[in-house]
Amino acid sequence: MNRGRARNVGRNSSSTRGRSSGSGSGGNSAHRRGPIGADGSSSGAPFGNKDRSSVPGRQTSGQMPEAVGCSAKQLESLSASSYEFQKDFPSLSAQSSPRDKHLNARRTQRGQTLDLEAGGIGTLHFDRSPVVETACMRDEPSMLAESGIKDRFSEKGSQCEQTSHENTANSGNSKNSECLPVGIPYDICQPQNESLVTLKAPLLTKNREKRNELKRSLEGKNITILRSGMVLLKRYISCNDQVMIVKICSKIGVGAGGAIQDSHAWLKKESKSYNVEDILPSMSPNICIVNFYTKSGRLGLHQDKDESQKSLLERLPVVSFSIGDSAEFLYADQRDTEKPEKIILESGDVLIFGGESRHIFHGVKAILPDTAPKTLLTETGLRPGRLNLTFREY
Ligand SMILES: O=C(O)CCC(=O)C(=O)O
Ligand SMILES: [Fe+2]
Repeated sequence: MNRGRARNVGRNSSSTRGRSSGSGSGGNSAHRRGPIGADGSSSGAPFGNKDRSSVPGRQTSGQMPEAVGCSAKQLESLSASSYEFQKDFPSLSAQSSPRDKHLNARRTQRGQTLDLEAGGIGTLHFDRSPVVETACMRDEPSMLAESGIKDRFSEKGSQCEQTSHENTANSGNSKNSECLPVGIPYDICQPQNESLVTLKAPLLTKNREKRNELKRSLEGKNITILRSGMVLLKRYISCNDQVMIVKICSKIGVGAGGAIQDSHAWLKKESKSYNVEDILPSMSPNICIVNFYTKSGRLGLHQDKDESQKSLLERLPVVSFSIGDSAEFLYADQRDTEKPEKIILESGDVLIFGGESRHIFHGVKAILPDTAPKTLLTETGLRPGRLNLTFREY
């Protein structure tokens, strides 16, 4: 995947997601990054492990998600003498300074990428990994409809047994990978009754895992500096967090397929066209990019061009979910348009752009403060800001 083209938009231009950027109204000026935390909001930690925030001495005033702030801190202590930490791995939670251009951090593993950017946006990508592929079973087209995601969410235990690489590779379903027919709602998890029966890990085992995780994080073990500015934190995401992430992705994956299908039904009715696939092609998403915008978060006008040539040529849609504060979303056919169209994306909205609209320039001009549903905030403690998830097929 070529992510090497830099963008020149409100998000730090050293981002490598390769969007083709523009500067329409809401472009450069609207998206130029202000000082971090200028709006007084505290550190964004959309996926942060709450426990980690209590690590003594860590800074929370920037807008970096918690995990990175923590690793930076650990590194700092690790590297006191031989490693010039501040130079090679600039502090991720620093305030606006000439070093701003360095304030991007990007955490990448196979199948998972976390863009952490200083302008109030963090990005988490979930690529379809072998785990996902094994859950994709040709013979189970209706797995989502039947599986009752909500129940599964609450019923499944959160045990996490360490699985060796070999075990994963031999998990049996791999030959069924990538076989989900287009248009079938997509889920990264198997329906509950298809899952292997596993016993819940006893409390003792769980506690031991937790202790070990804590110990590892405190000792800074399993942290390797691969090269200047490139750090590997082995098994850094706790088991519980992994469980949560998978469950959330699973739940949302259902929505992605479903939203397109619902749109098709609507298109059929409204446009009296039976070729709805021509207007809005179906897709089976294998990437989810998660952005979190704090109150000052912006995203300049850009096109989404990081997907494969095939995906772009077929104009497979991007499906975007909004959660939290509302956003002013701009779109236009041309990069330099004076007056892009503006819509407000509210919490719970799904925006799809495919077909003739696949290559529109789009961006987020502003986050509208205090517009998130109160229940969402009280139930989740979501920080002020907006969570955005875009599903795509690479
Ligand atoms: O936040 C949004 O609504 C848009 C996000 C977006 O355009 C992107 O991630 O490429
Ligand atoms: Fe985009």
